[in-house]
Amino acid sequence: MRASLIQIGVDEGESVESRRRRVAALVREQSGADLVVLPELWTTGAFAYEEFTAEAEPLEGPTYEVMAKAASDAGVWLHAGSIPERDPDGPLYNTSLVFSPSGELAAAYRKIHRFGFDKGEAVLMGAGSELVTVRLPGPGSERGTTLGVATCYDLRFPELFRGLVDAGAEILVVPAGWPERRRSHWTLLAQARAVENQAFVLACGTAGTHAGVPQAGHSIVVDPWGEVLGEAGAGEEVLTVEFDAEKVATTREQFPALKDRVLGLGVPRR
Ligand SMILES: O=C(O)CCC(=O)C(=O)O
Repeated sequence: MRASLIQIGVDEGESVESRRRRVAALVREQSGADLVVLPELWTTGAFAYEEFTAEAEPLEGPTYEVMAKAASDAGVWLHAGSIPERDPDGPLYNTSLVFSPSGELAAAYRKIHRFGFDKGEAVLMGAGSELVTVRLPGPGSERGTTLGVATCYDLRFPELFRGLVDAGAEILVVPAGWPERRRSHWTLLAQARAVENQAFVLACGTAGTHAGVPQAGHSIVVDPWGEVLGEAGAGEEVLTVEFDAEKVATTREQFPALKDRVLGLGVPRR
């Protein structure tokens, strides 16, 4: 499987409209890849809280339209990162969109763990409640593979990833707008999620600085053994990595730690 992670810069100097056009052109350039991944909230920037309401769009809004077309023009599976979604009957959500190579919406995932504690996303957006996986019939292995999707801060919550693995996920895709200040956590957690779930992790962040928050960049692809197959630098970059999706099955067979899980341990007695 060939995957391209597009680590774009989110800077205030560029309008959302022109960033959308620029990103669509970058997606088209990835024709020949099986899977293309974009970061979290790349239209506004994940920390540009003041822009969320102004730039929020319906699920099938301008980003959806432009990305559906870009996926079909390039003939790739596209995890188009996330948008600030305006639900007509509810709050805003941080919603990821996944398109098939024919430009159909294959999945939408509303971020479950909102970042900010008592401010920012945590108060401005609603929380999703459903785990989302996407079946990819062909690429990377004859039997196909399954993506499990999560977003940025979700990376800190291993139980979410276990849920995705239980639902069949073999490739964990994590769009993010992770800040430079906690870059060491980003790399460590991406590797930990890969090792403990014996799965590939494709984590795509942003470059640049928005709302005064320098971004970590350093998008990363980790294999089921925890090896880093590719890592971007801090700036704008397309990180392309080729891997054999069958490695999930062979790792799980040869080192069957997932089979030793003890479920329902509950809370320890004091
Ligand atoms: O967990 C972190 O350190 C960063 C999370 C974050 O920036 C986000 O979810 O938008």
